[in-house]
Amino acid sequence: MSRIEGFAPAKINLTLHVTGQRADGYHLLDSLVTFAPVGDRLSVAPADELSLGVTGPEAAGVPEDGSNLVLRAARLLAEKQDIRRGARITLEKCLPAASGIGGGSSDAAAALRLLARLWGLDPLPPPQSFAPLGADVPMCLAPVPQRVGGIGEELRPVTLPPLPALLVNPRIEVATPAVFRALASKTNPPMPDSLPAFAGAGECIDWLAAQRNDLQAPAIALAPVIAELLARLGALPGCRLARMSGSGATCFALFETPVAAEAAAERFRATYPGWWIASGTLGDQTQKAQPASRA
Ligand SMILES: C[C@](O)(CO)[C@H](O)COP(=O)(O)OP(=O)(O)OC[C@H]1O[C@@H](n2ccc(N)nc2=O)[C@H](O)[C@@H]1O
Ligand SMILES: Nc1ncnc2c1ncn2[C@@H]1O[C@H](COP(=O)(O)OP(=O)(O)OP(=O)(O)O)[C@@H](O)[C@H]1O
Repeated sequence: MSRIEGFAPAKINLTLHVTGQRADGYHLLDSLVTFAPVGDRLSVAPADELSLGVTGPEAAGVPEDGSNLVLRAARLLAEKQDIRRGARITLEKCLPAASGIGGGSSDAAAALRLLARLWGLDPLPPPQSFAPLGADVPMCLAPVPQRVGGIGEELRPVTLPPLPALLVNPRIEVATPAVFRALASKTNPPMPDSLPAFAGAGECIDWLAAQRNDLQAPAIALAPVIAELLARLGALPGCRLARMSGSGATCFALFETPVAAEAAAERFRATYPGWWIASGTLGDQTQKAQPASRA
């Protein structure tokens, strides 16, 4: 086998309810998660040792050493499965780092999918066994809409309509631990027990609008530009909901049609040339994330 390529889609927390805190400090979550058709690209090729090269428009500041989640994931998998081979891994960063859209976690998950193919491991160990890499890693292993509980390890796939979206990062980094620390109430109501069967994007967005991201207020307290960004997204023609993803600072705006989302992206690109801006339809990215062999 020569080279296998794969895709690490951005993770979007459509909702993020913080419902409690464990004795070890980690927070209990009730979050509706989906994935975007924008993301990082990875490849793996056979080699005796493990190595990683990072390229791409968002590579600056991303570690290339053993602290990169891709190498940490590869080492953990090799150790669990007693693999004595290595891999030459490349990572093309297109997602901004430390931005609430799970870039590192999705990279780790994509690396695990690719190495499972390269090393002939089928199936992978259960998603929960990769929780030591980070709370977001288990949910990124299958990039499908899901309701996430526990501290990120309880995964229940859900059915959502395709959601046309604009994603914007205003180029400020907010540290996840600092945002959780700044959260005033650690015990907030969960989402309703069951999700309605949505007839389309509009109905789903109406329901989402009644839910929350509990980390949005503390993130705004640390970085007030997030409130400005949300106001500007909310004022876009056709925008039905503007909210922050994860611990920020990336925010998303939801629309009823892909045309409206793309028009909003063009308008934002012209106004904020320095910001990271992407548009696409949120949903199941399994097919796009499928590892593919190259000669
Ligand atoms: C905010 C989310 O992105 C929502 O999906 C995740 O909860 C965070 O996922 P992540 O970045 O993979 O998180 P980790 O790398 O495991 O943890 C970073 C830090 O976030 C805090 N953390 C994370 C997850 C969680 N359920 N409770 C927490 O309190 C802890 O302070 C932890 O030290
Ligand atoms: N593959 C990677 N890509 C980006 N950052 C990485 C990677 N591996 C390790 N890191 C480190 O992890 C930190 C957090 O980056 P990441 O992009 O995963 O955060 P995030 O988008 O906030 O994730 P989450 O939504 O899971 O909180 C970065 O500051 C960087 O130093």
